[in-house]
Amino acid sequence: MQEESRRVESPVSPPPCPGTVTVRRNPHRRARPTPKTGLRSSSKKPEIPNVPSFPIQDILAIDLPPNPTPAPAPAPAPVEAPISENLKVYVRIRPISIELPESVKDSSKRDVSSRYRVKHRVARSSPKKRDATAKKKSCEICVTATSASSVSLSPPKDLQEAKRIKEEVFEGFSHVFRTDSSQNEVYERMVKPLVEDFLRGTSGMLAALGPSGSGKTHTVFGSPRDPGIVPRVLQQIFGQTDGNTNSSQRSFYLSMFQICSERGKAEKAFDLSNGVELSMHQSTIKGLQEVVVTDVGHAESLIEAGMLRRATAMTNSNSQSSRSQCIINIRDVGSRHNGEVDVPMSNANLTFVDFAGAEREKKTGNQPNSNVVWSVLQGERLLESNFINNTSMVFGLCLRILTVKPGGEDYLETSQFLQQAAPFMKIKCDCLILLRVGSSSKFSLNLSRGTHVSGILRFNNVEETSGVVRNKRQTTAMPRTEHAKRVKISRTKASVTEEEKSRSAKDENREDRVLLHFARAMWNVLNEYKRKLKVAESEIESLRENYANETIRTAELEKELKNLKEGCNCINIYSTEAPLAQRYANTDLDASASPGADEPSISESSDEVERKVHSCLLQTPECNMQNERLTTFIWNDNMKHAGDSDPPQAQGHLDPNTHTRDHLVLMEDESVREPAFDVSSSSQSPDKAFVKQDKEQYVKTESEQPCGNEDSCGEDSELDSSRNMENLKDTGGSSEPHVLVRKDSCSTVELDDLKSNGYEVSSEQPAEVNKDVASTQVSSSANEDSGGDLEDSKLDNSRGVENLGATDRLEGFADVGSSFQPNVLVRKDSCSTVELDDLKSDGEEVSSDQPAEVNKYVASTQVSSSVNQPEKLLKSESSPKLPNQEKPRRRLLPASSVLLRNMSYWNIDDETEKPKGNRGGKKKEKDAKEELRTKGSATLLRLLKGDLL
Ligand SMILES: Nc1ncnc2c1ncn2[C@@H]1O[C@H](COP(=O)(O)OP(=O)(O)OP(=O)(O)O)[C@@H](O)[C@H]1O
Repeated sequence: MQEESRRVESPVSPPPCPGTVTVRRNPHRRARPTPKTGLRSSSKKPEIPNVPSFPIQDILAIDLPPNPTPAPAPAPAPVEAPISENLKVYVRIRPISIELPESVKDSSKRDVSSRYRVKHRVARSSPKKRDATAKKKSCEICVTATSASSVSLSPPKDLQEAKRIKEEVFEGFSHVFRTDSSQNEVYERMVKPLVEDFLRGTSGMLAALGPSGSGKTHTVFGSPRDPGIVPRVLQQIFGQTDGNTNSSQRSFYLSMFQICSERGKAEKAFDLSNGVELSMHQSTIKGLQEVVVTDVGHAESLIEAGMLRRATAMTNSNSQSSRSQCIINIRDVGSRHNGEVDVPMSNANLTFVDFAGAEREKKTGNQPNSNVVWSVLQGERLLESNFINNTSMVFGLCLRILTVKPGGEDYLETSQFLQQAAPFMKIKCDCLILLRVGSSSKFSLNLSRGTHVSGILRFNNVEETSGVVRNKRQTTAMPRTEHAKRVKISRTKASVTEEEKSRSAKDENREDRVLLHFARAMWNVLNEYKRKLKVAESEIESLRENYANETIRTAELEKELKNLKEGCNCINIYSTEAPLAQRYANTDLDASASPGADEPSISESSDEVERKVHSCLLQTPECNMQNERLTTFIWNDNMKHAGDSDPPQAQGHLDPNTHTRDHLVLMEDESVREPAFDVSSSSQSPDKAFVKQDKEQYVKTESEQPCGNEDSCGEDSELDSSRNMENLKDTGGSSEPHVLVRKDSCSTVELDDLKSNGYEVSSEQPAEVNKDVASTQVSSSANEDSGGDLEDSKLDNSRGVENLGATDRLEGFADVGSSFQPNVLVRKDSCSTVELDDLKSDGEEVSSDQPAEVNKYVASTQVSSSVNQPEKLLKSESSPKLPNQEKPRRRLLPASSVLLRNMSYWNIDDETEKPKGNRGGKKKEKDAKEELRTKGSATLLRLLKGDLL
């Protein structure tokens, strides 16, 4: 002590060279040298020189003389601070014997004595140790200040001799306060610069570390008679404010809390201002109350109240040993009134931390012993000691990592220890965290780069946490007897566990990422399939709709086809699939019995009949062939009716009676619809020669000419004709109705047309009239040129009623007897109603008195014309009910002229019908005839289609 005091008293003189320099095998880590620059100059951020390390090797290399002459040792090189300027470390050496200051000796004599009495009383609880401790304390001093920035640590002499432990010097401190340093000196040198920076807006923190009973609480808080740092800080803050009351007014928020261990089980935080327990989550504390202080008295009263709530306990080292970490924070959030403008403050924080001192079991006497009560108390202290030591260790690691070079060996080692001690602590490469305090008002002490920590410790790059929260479970789960040992083991296990946890966490993260990617891929695939499924469903739906539409359409088509088939009953009903003659006979019989019941061509309305006719006309050559067959029958009928004794070739196979009867029956039925021509219905048979000739020609034509418009049908026509003839031969007259009906369908049109044109149909007309009507048409085809103009015959036959312009008929008519002369004239000149009218108008009266043959041909001609003409024209031009009506006289024109006139009137061109045959020397003549006939045929066909459609 004397040596140290002497050194302190003469700081100017160079320190003497140490007599003995002991270099330990495992030397302690040296303290970092204190930087030169002070806090006030920190704002300028001066350049940091590259300070060389202490030349201890050089010193050791010096050969000392055997009898060293005391010579002035060279002044040690100024130790520059190689580390951050914001961190400063001060050392204050507590005197062994408390020498009360003279100013407070008298006034506080009783308190001090009582205070020490408590300590001695505690010490007396262990008499043996008490005596040994008192003896040691009284005689040995271990720590001495070698300079203003260095100290020497000298173990006791007995230890030096026994364990060969040498004295060790630690240097590099910011300042070393000797034992006789006062509170004021400590404040002025260590704290005042920090407070000044705080008032200028720089945050700072001061933390007191050291073993139990070393004077930390005394330095930080002091006593009422000898105040420590905090009271002086408050006085400085508010005193300075009070001094500038005229120009400024400031307010601060004061808060203080403690973190302690509850019987070693867990760490808890309590608000010292109100005693409320705070919530802690790792490094965050919530619920801390901040009290606005505006004067030093209020602040001091709050501090005193908080100190009364702080956890303390008596140990062998200290009668009022702190058992918790106490943190006091002053925050500047007020505004400075500068004239008329309020200047916002910097929200700086000034924090003071009074740690609980590290303890040793032997020294503190916290080991339980036989005394039950004492053991319980000592056990609790022991648990508290563990908590305190751990806290101190973590904090020390935080300080150390701040002073080492990032990335270096020390840094890695320290960070590893720190992570083991405080797993939740986040350590960065270039900074570290020390403490952060949170509150309900979002108060947090976040000391980062630029934060000035003045006092005992000064930190740089402070971000987090106190290491006070650590190893909760381990501490609580340990048996008291093996607490320390198992804590160490558990720490190791905990470290291993943490590594494993880290690895497992990484693996889990990787697995999570893999699963996430897989899930995303699956999601995309499913979405794609879902989209395709929707498309497929839509297609299926559309196909279903199409199918339904097609089904409906098919049904409609079938229905239409059925209707068409029904419309063609006139043809198909009597097709060759059944015994035609029999069917026809039955039909005729039924029709005669009940007209209109089974024979549609007779009983149906004119529209229906027209429709059927249209169907017939739309038929292909097959229908035409039927018409040809029709002609065959009519020819037979005419033959029969004419009383020709010369039967046709198939006469021998026919039953003329039956055939005639059937046909007559049918024709009688048709005669019901036949217009009531005012003609005589004499049964005068038509010209036999004509019919006979026609028969012969027809037979020839029927067997030779092709079918209709298509050549391909020629063979069919021939086959059908021959077949029909065979049928005629085989079945006799029974097969003839088949042909007859088909003709009837066409002749029905004629009759319907006549009927629709106002003709009265009389059922009383003889059958000969009807027969002759049909036979006239037959003759039109049969009177064709016998030269074998099959095309003409074909066309005439296929179109049924196309007899217009057939000049060749004249030849046929010429062969007829004189009784047919008028007929010849009529047919030749008129062949239409117009001609008939012309005849009438010319005075050739067409009366019923006329021979039946004449009427028949006239009627036939009119029917043909009426079919070819529009309805209006027919009605206007043909008025059979008024045969005597006077009409303007007209010049009788040839039929060809009339036809051409009609053709020009309808303005219809023949585009398809061309004669195919070109035989004999009558080529030119035939061409002309065929052309006319073709035009007429095509026109008739078109008109029929157009009218029926
Ligand atoms: N420099 C000093 N001058 C006079 N008395 C001192 C000095 N340092 C410490 N003391 C006295 O030593 C005793 C123990 O001091 P203190 O309680 O401050 O120790 P501590 O480090 O806080 O211990 P703990 O960590 O257990 O709380 C106190 O009674 C205090 O008055």
